Amino acid sequence: MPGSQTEGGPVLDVFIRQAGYEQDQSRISGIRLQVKPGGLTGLIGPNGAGKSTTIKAIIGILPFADAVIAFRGGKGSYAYVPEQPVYYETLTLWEHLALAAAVNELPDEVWVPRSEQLLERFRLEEAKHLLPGGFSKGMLQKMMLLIGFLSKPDVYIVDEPFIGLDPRATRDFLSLLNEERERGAGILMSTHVLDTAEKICDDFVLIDHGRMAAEGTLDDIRGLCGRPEASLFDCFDLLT
Ligand SMILES: Nc1ncnc2c1ncn2[C@@H]1O[C@H](COP(=O)(O)OP(=O)(O)OP(=O)(O)O)[C@@H](O)[C@H]1O
Repeated sequence: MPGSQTEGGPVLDVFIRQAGYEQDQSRISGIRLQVKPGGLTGLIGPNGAGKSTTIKAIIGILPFADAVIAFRGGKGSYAYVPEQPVYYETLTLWEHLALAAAVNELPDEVWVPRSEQLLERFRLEEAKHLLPGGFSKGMLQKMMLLIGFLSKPDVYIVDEPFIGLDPRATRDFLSLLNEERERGAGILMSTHVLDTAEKICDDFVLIDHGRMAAEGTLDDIRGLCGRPEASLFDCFDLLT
């Protein structure tokens, strides 16, 4: 069962017995994972394996989930960055930030300078007062990340952040993520970009057909494959 919620324990502790989109139609089962403070756990697996479903079970938006989800201290301060951008056609980028600030009860003196900084960091200043309907895929992805970073949560839950980001945006995103990890935030990130995941993640949960096929550090997973020199991609290939 998920363990303690004490200081020094995981920021996120998950056990999903079963979950899915319809009652009694389980899509994922037996998923256990923990995210440590300052840690980055990679959720990997083939298309349709159940990564997004796992994330939806964690944040509580699945119609059916038999699961125990514990955030440190029970507070549950997390930011979810979805794979598909979600936005309001009639609100500008700045109005989206204002709305996210209001939802998170951030005072003006906190969210306004932080938003300005994030816009500069993600090179979106010129889009500040534009409607997102005309944004490119990468700009929408950046907007989702910006909203996530605004609230400085204990846990980031990020579903495939790299698709659509150009190399510079990827670098900016990773450096911001590192700053947040230094602050003690933990990150659960689903991705198919395995060469990047191999470089940045502390540990991995490999999902296949709705179940955990492997977990642990890259060395743990290499051990499981019996291939001490293998890349994450090679292990992925062998185990799925
Ligand atoms: N809204 C939905 N309603 C019903 N079934 C769904 C829904 N979304 C996903 N599924 C099913 O749940 C299973 C797991 O899908 P999921 O989206 O979690 O996979 P994934 O690992 O995130 O895949 P990908 O890498 O392609 O994003 C699949 O069989 C999929 O068809």
